[in-house]
Amino acid sequence: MTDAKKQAALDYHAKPIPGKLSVELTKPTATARDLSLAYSPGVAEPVREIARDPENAYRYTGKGNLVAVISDGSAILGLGNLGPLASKPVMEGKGVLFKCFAGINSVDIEVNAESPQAFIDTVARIADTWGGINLEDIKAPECFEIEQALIEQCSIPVFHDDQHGTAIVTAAGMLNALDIAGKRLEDARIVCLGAGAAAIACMKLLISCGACSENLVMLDRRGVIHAGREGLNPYKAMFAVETDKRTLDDAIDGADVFIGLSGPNLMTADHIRKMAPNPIVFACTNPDPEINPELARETRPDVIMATGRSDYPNQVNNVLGFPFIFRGALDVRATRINEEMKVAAVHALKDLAREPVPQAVLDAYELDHMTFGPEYIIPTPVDVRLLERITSAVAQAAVDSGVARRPYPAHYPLKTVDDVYGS
Ligand SMILES: O=C([O-])CC(=O)C(=O)O
Ligand SMILES: [Mg+2]
Repeated sequence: MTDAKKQAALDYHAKPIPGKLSVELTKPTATARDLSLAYSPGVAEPVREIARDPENAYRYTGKGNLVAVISDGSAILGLGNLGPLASKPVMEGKGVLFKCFAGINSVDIEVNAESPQAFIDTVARIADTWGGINLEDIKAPECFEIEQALIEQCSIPVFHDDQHGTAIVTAAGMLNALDIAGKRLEDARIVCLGAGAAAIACMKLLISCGACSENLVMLDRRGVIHAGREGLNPYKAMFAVETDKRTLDDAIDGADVFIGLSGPNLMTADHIRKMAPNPIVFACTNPDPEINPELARETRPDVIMATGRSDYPNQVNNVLGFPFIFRGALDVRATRINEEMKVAAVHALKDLAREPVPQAVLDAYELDHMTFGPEYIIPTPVDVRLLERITSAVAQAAVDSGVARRPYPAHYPLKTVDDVYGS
């Protein structure tokens, strides 16, 4: 980013008031009568109702439309372990996206935990107050244990966005990119740079969508994860392959697909030059991708390129997933977000990219046209149809797979965020 853009980002956060989120009132508070209902003595009535039946919290409090965005700041974007407080702008940012794209209220919680168990205990103790929990920017491998324990201990959806949100959006974009490149996922030679939360979840989901694990090479900071390597954690060991490749330079030779979920500028022009015809490069580290998109395109005019950013075409970023996935899950009071719901989201997202783009999206991007092809493999976050398509698909999948505690919502499909409470 230029210095001017960096300053603009700081000003955006600082002015006119600090931060990006605020709390609003939903009931009148002008009169003594209003206050006697909102607070003592009236507030005792919903207290009694909830004590009698905890389900009444959905009726008398904001629980059903409230998601906690929780981080320990141990893997903030691609910036690293910068601590809980430094993660707050990102967590507020997730709250902005929850609200503007899916009408969901959220509170960010930054936890200073000395161990995964301390983090788990902290979150488990406050879990009942939310409709769902979005775990964010927690480093691997601790994030796997943390998410699993919380899913088991909580009766509300717990979803580690960097794993599953990113994987869902990556899979949708990849299926479309491969189609445009005239390739099949089953045959594609895939190189994944990065072996953290997002990388591992993305590779798992691509395999369940049809990718061959023998065609997949994953690299961490030490190079290729191969069968002979000592000291691999169990999550990385799942991806260890028999190969004599050791470096990115070896692995990228002839690859069809590069997925970067690692760090800035780790892919060079020489790397991309060595890829197969019509290469697919998803350089998804935020904020600075593995390779600058201009350099990629200059080096390989046949590239299909995606990043995690809003300022280049093809934004493969979990923003296309988490607001809508939680919306669908909340609206049927799903107890969890299961594989069926994730796969439904992949297909809804993938299919939507093939439809004509509404004028409002073109206006937002100041473009005359956007059509399914190398420069448009995935819908943009401002596309209001995401709300309708993904929420409907996720809610239906929750109902069909038996994790919904409510029927498919009568007020669906959602056309705008104003519709989220139904009538
Ligand atoms: O915040 C974003 O842009 C996407 C994300 O979750 C991350 O990079 O950790
Ligand atoms: Mg994240």
